[in-house]
Amino acid sequence: MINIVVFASGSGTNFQSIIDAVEEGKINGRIRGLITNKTDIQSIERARKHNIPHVTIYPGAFDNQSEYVDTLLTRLANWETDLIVLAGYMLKIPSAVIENYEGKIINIHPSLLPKYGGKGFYGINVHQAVLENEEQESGCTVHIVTEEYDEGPVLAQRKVPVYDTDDAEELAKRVLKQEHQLLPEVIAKLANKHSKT
Ligand SMILES: Nc1nc2c(c(=O)[nH]1)N[C@@H](CN(C=O)c1ccc(C(=O)N[C@@H](CCC(=O)O)C(=O)O)cc1)CN2
Ligand SMILES: NCC(=O)N[C@@H]1O[C@H](COP(=O)([O-])[O-])[C@@H](O)[C@H]1O
Repeated sequence: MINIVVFASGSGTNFQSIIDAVEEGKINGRIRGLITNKTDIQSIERARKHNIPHVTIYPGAFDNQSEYVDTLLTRLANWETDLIVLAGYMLKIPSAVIENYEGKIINIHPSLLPKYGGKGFYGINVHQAVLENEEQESGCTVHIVTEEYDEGPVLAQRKVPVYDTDDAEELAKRVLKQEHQLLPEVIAKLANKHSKT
């Protein structure tokens, strides 16, 4: 059974979709823990309600980057992590973590990468850029996490139409609905592959 650790920075609706899929038996895995970079976010409440351990780890709490990275790696090892899922996580995953979990970190991004990815493209900013460019379609992407933001191999995507009448919030809502389907589907496939190894 695959051990999953989720990273989140905000409301955690994608985190909730993973929780639901695990509890419904759609993902052959267990969520060993939640790591956040903030303390006052709904993701933490979601973890508490579902008896999922949580820890807040953020760079500013440490004297240097090395202590921060070591703390992340120790926590991930203690949870016997097989798969890391970035679910609305807004900080860059350090290189050392990527090296230790190469190919085992995935991220959900609210655009059709490679379009509208990279530094500055997070949350509502992504949808605003899509509308500013008068795109006819958008969507979401699950990809492998690599050194730079949003450059890793794409695992899966889902498309949504963009309407002339859309504002950023309406588009975000339409994309988010697809994220909640796509992310658990990808994790379920990775979990099944893991169970065969
Ligand atoms: N090493 C990696 N770390 C992360 C990746 C990645 O692909 N490689 N993906 C991001 C998630 N993400 C898009 O999907 C993303 C998140 C945040 C940013 C960004 O520009 N952040 C700002 C800071 C925002 C804040 O502090 O709230 C910044 O770096 O200036 C871009 C893309 C997660 N980590
Ligand atoms: N570049 C990263 C990024 O923009 N991620 C996006 O943040 C939102 C988090 O929502 P949630 O906290 O409700 O899951 C989601 O739309 C996710 O795709």
